[in-house]
Amino acid sequence: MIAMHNELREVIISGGRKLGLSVSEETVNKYEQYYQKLLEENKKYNLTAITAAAEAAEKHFLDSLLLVEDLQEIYNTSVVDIGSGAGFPGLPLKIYLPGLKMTLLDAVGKKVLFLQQVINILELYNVVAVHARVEEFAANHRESYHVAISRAVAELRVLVEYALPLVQVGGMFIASKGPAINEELRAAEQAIEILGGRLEKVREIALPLSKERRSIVIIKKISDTPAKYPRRAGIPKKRPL
Ligand SMILES: C[S@@+](CC[C@H](N)C(=O)[O-])C[C@H]1O[C@@H](n2cnc3c(N)ncnc32)[C@H](O)[C@@H]1O
Repeated sequence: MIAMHNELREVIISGGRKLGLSVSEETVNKYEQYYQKLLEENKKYNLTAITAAAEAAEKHFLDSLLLVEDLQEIYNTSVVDIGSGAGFPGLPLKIYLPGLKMTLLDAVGKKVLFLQQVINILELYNVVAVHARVEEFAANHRESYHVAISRAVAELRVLVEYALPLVQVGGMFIASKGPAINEELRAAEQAIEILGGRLEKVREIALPLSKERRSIVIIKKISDTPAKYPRRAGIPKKRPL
């Protein structure tokens, strides 16, 4: 293909290097096609406010790749991205680590349609886009994933009620968060315990260009989640544990 978005490519490759990642030509071609489709569809309905090439490269693609470090060890890992929106972080991760079995989940049908279009264009395998609320999806997919991931969907104590019921004992939930999350972590302590989790670590890292800080919160699933969780749709957010 003809490279059209050189700035996107350069930021992903050079920024990736600063993060210790080597993004291949083939992978960056796929990101470019993904970005092109994102721009096209974003004209019809709102998928993202971040559209400028350098900013999208850093805040969507590289930001998603911050989780590579936590996922790359394990091949054939099944991952669910909760509230994936336009695909972040699940889809860039699936492209970078093709061995992952990825489920992208979102409550908004148009976003899921967009995800399906990108999956088709890039001819990706072992990735599905599912239109559902996570509280309802959990009924048929309890403890079915090695890993759940999520970015910018809810505060941590709500997120753990979405995520931990989907994760197998021994697996983990990884939340991509901004800086200054001590208060959020404290507020989630009880929920993590009730749902069978244990806070494993918080990895702090800066994006390579803007230097914006991120906290990657890793919660290990150490025991079964009681059957009554997640509560019905809307309740986890309205009445957090
Ligand atoms: C702010 S967007 C973030 C999208 C993406 N993760 C990102 O970081 O760019 C939040 C997304 O979560 C989805 N969402 C919120 N609550 C949800 C739920 N209970 N079940 C499934 N999706 C949900 C919304 O539809 C929306 O697409």
